[in-house]
Amino acid sequence: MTSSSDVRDAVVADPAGTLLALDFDGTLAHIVDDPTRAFAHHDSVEALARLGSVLGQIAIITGRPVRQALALGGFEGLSGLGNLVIHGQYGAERWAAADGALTQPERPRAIVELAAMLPDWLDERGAHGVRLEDKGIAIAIHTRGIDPGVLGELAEPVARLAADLGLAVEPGRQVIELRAPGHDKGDSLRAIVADVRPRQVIFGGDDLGDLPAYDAVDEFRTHGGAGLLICSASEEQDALVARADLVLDGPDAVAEWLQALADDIAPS
Ligand SMILES: O=P(O)(O)OC[C@H]1O[C@H](O[C@H]2O[C@H](CO)[C@@H](O)[C@H](O)[C@H]2O)[C@H](O)[C@@H](O)[C@@H]1O
Repeated sequence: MTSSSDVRDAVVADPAGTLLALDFDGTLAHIVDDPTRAFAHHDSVEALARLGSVLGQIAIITGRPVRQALALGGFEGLSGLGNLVIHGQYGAERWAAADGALTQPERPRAIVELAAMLPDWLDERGAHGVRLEDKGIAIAIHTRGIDPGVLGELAEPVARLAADLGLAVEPGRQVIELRAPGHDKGDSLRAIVADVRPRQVIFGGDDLGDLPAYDAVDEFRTHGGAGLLICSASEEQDALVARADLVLDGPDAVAEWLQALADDIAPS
């Protein structure tokens, strides 16, 4: 069994053979009430810009649409991040800094139907105060800031509604999302690994949607690669803690860890 410090040493010795993949909300950005104000931690962005010029590949794998991740992270055109790829909406959208090209699926019919009926549907169930985030190919129902019981009460009816519409349910921190099925963060990570063939993979996340990427790193290790699983810990979600090699205390600690790695590999 390789320890997290062994993998970190391997990364420092062989940065070009390393894929660093990170989740956005709760890992690079603090969780805040308003999703449009969840900006990436300045120190993380600065560290990524330094690491980008030496690591083989940097990836952000997020539930956010690519354009939001770009805007909230301030990544576009940032010097040092010419090798960044972003897989948005759990892998349904893909963008690469190398050519700036964004691939996006069309809005599914089921999401069009859902958008039309969801406000009344929620009202009929007494789910007052929830906020809807329409991401084009998915809709997130946010319950942050209202009675914490509402999320649990919505879980079963939302699952039935999703099944009726042929959609997948993506649960998260004070949010339930309905989206097209057939892809997850694990598929994204596997695709990037197949593309860049790294010898070391680091993945960091904070929420349930990151677990498929944890599975992908476990598979990578089974095939002889060196993997490092980071959990950006919170009181809200502890599902990743037992599986992580390294538990950091939220986005501030993630930023410190990235800064230390950048200092070791790419001093400014
Ligand atoms: O995969 P991620 O990068 O972690 O994105 C998952 C969802 O994150 C966002 O919601 C979460 O962050 C919000 C801002 O801090 C917070 O208000 C909300 O309670 C969290 O669930 C985002 O709004 C979703 O679209 C993402 O799918």
